[in-house]
Amino acid sequence: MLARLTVTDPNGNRFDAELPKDLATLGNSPSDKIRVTALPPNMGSLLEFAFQPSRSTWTVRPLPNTGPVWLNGNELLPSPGGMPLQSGDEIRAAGLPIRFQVAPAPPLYNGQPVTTIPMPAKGELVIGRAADAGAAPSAVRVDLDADDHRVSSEHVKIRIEGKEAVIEDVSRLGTTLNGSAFSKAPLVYGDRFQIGYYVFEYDGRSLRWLDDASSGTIEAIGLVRRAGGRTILNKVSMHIRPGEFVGILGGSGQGKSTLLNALCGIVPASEGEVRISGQPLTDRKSIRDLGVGYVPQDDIVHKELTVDDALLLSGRLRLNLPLAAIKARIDRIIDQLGLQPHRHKRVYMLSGGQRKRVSIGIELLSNPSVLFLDEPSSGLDPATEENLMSLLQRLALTGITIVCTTHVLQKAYLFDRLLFIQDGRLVFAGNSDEARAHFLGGETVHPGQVEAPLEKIYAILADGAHTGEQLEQAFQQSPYAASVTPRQDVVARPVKPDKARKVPSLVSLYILLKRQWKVLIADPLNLAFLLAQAVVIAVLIAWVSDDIGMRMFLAVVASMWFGCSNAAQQIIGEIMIFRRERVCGLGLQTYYLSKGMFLCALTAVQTLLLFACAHTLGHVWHPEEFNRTEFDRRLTERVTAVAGREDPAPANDDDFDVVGGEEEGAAAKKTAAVAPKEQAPPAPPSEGTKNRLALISKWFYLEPNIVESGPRDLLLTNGERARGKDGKLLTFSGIPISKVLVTTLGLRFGGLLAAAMIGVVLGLTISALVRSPTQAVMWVPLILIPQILFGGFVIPFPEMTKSARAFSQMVPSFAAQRLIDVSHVFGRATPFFANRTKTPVFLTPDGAKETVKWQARGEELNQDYDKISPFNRSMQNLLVYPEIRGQHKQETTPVSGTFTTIIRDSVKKRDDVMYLKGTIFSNLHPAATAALTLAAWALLGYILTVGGLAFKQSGS
Ligand SMILES: Nc1ncnc2c1ncn2[C@@H]1O[C@H](COP(=O)(O)OP(=O)(O)OP(=O)(O)O)[C@@H](O)[C@H]1O
Repeated sequence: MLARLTVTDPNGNRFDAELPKDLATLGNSPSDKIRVTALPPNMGSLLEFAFQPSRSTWTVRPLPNTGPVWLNGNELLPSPGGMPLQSGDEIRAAGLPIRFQVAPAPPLYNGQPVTTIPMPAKGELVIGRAADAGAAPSAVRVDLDADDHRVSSEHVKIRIEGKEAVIEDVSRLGTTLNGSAFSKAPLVYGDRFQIGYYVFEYDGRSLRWLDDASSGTIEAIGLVRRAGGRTILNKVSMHIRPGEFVGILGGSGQGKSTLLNALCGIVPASEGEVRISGQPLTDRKSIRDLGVGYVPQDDIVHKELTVDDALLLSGRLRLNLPLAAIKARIDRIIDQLGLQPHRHKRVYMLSGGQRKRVSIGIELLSNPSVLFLDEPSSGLDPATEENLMSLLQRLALTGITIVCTTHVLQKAYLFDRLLFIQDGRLVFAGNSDEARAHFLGGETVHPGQVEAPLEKIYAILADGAHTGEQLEQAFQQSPYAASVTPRQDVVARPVKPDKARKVPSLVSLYILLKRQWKVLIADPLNLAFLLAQAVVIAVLIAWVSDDIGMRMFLAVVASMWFGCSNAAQQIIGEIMIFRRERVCGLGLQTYYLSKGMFLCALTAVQTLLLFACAHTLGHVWHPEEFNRTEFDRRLTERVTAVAGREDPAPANDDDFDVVGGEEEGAAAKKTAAVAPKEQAPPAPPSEGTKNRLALISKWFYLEPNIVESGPRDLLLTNGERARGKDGKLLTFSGIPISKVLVTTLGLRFGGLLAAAMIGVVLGLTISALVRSPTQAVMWVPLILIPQILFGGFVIPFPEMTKSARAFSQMVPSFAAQRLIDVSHVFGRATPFFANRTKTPVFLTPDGAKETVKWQARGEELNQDYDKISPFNRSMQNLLVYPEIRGQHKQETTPVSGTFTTIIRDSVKKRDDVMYLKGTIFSNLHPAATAALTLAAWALLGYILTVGGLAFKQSGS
């Protein structure tokens, strides 16, 4: 066991000196064993160090005339026996920083020096002093320094009982576990126990010897932060010792939070360096690896969860340990924070102080070495405030360095040290007595008036008589400045990242999904509302329109709206939690994926519910005629129509006289195929097949798609059958029923679900880019209204202006609606269309009429009107050339004598309709283009969201 002093002399040179195991003095006198030659020769001896064999420690004593000596920031008063030193203690005498460190021999495991000791799979692990080794031969031993007489030969025993590790204190002088004495206790992740000079930490899998006394130190060197064209933090430097409880004080807007955020790396300084445990804090990864905990002012917990769930889910997101180990850690934290009576309550039911404890508990899960808190007591009543501050003080006693900003003056004495910030400068560092002495000249404190002097300090700072710069200079010239000077000797060996803090992405994804589910079901009313929303909108849709095409379009827009509104506040609403978890190693993609998957699933449920309700009510309120006999006949005809028919006589190719000009002819020829050679006529469909197909056709309005898509002859305008160049009869070979069903239903559900998914993507994009949840709400209509206007349904595609058409093709609802349009038209024959309209109006396949009856002059009159196809809009969007819309010849018959002309609708042909009447639509290109457009939106949304998250993750 060696003890060492590290001294930095007045010239800034650092040297190490070994302390002998007897008496030694430090100073600049020839008799001093530790001589600091850079000191003025007249200073003589400053300190006396003495070894105490019974306690295996050294003591320090200021010598007369040394002046004030500080031990860990507190003035050390002369005492005959001297003050016992702990490894890592910091002494300041005559302005010299002196660090005391004991280096015990490394623990020996199996005779080998080690820093990590594996847990025994069975049997016991005995830790004790090497010299007196006498443990049972079955036990695995860890031998500690033989010189440390505070260690018993068998000091602690550790064994696995069931699934947990248990530690038993069998020593003579006792052991502390997390700062408290114990006899037997479960050992959980993050537990620290001390045996003599040795501190061991349990990392869930093994024991780690914490041999570096710099663990938990904070050094800040020249921190500057500029924002909004101002310097809001001005060259702040400091040193904070391990296990210190430090309060950052100052008036509002003076830079307390800025300093705290810079110290913990959440919003790094523009200039300067921060070192935690001697290691530079450079990036997000180093924040995690160095064990930096941060509790922001806002709660970093989902309020809908119970305390237990919040801790368990956070634990599983932050710790890669077995579930039982995480639960044991949570039990320990709940006990430590006094949350036992509240563990089954939801967070929103807790008081402000209890909620803050939960946030602290979440940070403690990953066993931080330093913990930063921004205004932990804001909004709390004085009693709760004191409770919380005492709790933090107790936590600091377990070895965690704690730094928090605060306005609390009444309890300032609880802090080991106060840092006062004014105008972004450090204007004081010391305990509350020293603060009084510095600012108020040591004003006497009367009982019952403890807080008054510190409040006077605030008044002095606020009165503007002195600038921050002047106050800083006054502090630098005071004796207190030395205690906060950054130490050059705190350069620790690189920290080994704790494996338990690395959670695989797939596990994180699972936990995030689970958490969202728990948050969702936490309030059944919310869930019920989301489902009711879908039902109510379905009712309105089915009520307002008797047109299935229109109902589907409204369903597309509603699905998009569901997705968008479900997602729009998701990220911005929990941005603080995201930032915190991001620092703990949560991946951007994992987070995005979890949000996307969960919200897409939720919105898909809403969408399918909406579809089912709107469809059912549509059938009930607006029943469509369905003639089962006719359906059966056409179905049978569809299967047996062409196959096996004989070729009557070869004809000339010129006979392929397709009405409609070159273009339509080409289109018709495209769909034509040479009839298969001789084939046995297929059997008509069975009754069961017919029943099933009838049901599906009726329910999904697919009758024409199924019955018209069969094989058929191509006919010329004169009614004769068309022939190809080789003289063979031309037929349309038909589309298999299974393909019609898969395509129509697939595109219909695909379109709806794609709309829902793109809604989610757009909502998440909004959520990642806006600054507040209110802004997110305002963005939703701005995104959704164009989906209605440019979706190709309120105004059909051919009726849009050229520029609007170009724009609409980029609008996601237009793409989703295109999938549904294709689903409506696929396998249908181009029906009759009304001719006296600029944009063709498509009628029903069988030219059905609608009769309107009315009374006039006591007579009952009626008029038959052409019935417009419910899929008119889909056909207009897919079958009409927008550029030549309205170009058609009308058939006119002059009526002599009356000077009138009868204009008839042409039911055969218009130049602006792409396909001849009767041509079966089988073109999937518009659907493919739409799918690509939607994929492009999904990709764009992903890029923007992940970009927004990357920008927001730092909070700068
Ligand atoms: N990102 C920023 N851009 C511009 N100015 C900023 C930014 N962040 C902080 N400031 C300004 O810097 C100053 C210090 O802010 P900071 O939040 O650190 O103060 P504070 O002492 O914590 O105040 P309070 O006690 O009221 O929270 C304030 O004047 C604030 O307006």
